[in-house]
Amino acid sequence: MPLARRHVPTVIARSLASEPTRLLHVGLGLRYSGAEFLAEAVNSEQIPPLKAEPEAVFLGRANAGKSTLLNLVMGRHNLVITSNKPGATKSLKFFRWQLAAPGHARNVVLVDAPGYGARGRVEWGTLVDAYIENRKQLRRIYVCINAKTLLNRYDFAMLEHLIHLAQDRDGQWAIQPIITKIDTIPLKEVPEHIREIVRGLDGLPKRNPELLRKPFVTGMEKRQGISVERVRLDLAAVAGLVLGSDL
Ligand SMILES: Nc1nc2c(ncn2[C@@H]2O[C@H](COP(=O)(O)OP(=O)(O)OP(=O)(O)O)[C@@H](O)[C@H]2O)c(=O)[nH]1
Ligand SMILES: [Mg+2]
Repeated sequence: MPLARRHVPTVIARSLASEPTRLLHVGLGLRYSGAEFLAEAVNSEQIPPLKAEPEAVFLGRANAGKSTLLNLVMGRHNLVITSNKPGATKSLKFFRWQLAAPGHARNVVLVDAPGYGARGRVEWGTLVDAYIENRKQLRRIYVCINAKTLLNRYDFAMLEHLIHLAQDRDGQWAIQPIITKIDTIPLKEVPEHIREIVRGLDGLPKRNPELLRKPFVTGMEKRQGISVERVRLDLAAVAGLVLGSDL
């Protein structure tokens, strides 16, 4: 599948370890290859140990576009189940995504999660908490925020909870907000929606820019150069591929 080639920087591999991989796409240095479903957990006992590959989990309110974003990132249409009905994802789902820089292949495990908020369920919160609190290989927590509905009290509660958890974790993971569904906003209202979300994030207590980063912006329909490429590049960093300075 053709992937956006704009703004793809030079990629330098940090370590010399490499493994064979079947490449499906070659960008300008960074290559995206296969994606596969690994495992599912409906309760904390079922969370699979897996190998110690770096992981990134996608959180957000129900219907924020988490599962859709996972498909977009991995360049797949239906690997992750999506729905227009909130509450579609009812378990943690683990996927391995392969990517490579010249001479070096890496895997990163992407984890789809059930949504929180008014359409969430207590048992889903318990499951996600158990995962985040115990997962040694977790490196990134993406918090998806629907551009149209902005941040609400559930988002603030989740972000404050994550900031609190991070205090004992010595930089193990970072929180990366992602503003999703930007294509659903009339163009002239986009800047104000983004500003509003950034204001909300900046106002969080104990905000540390290393821990809670500036948001990315994504949407299903490409608009003004907005694509999921920025998320992919961040995942390349999670996977141990160091990105060039032109980011
Ligand atoms: N226009 C537009 N629609 C989107 C976008 N992302 C997701 N959607 C739609 O929003 C609905 C919900 O998407 P999902 O990806 O299932 O959302 P989710 O956050 O995984 O939802 P839950 O699993 O229920 O928590 C679906 O109908 C998607 O097609 C986007 O960027 N633009
Ligand atoms: Mg989902």
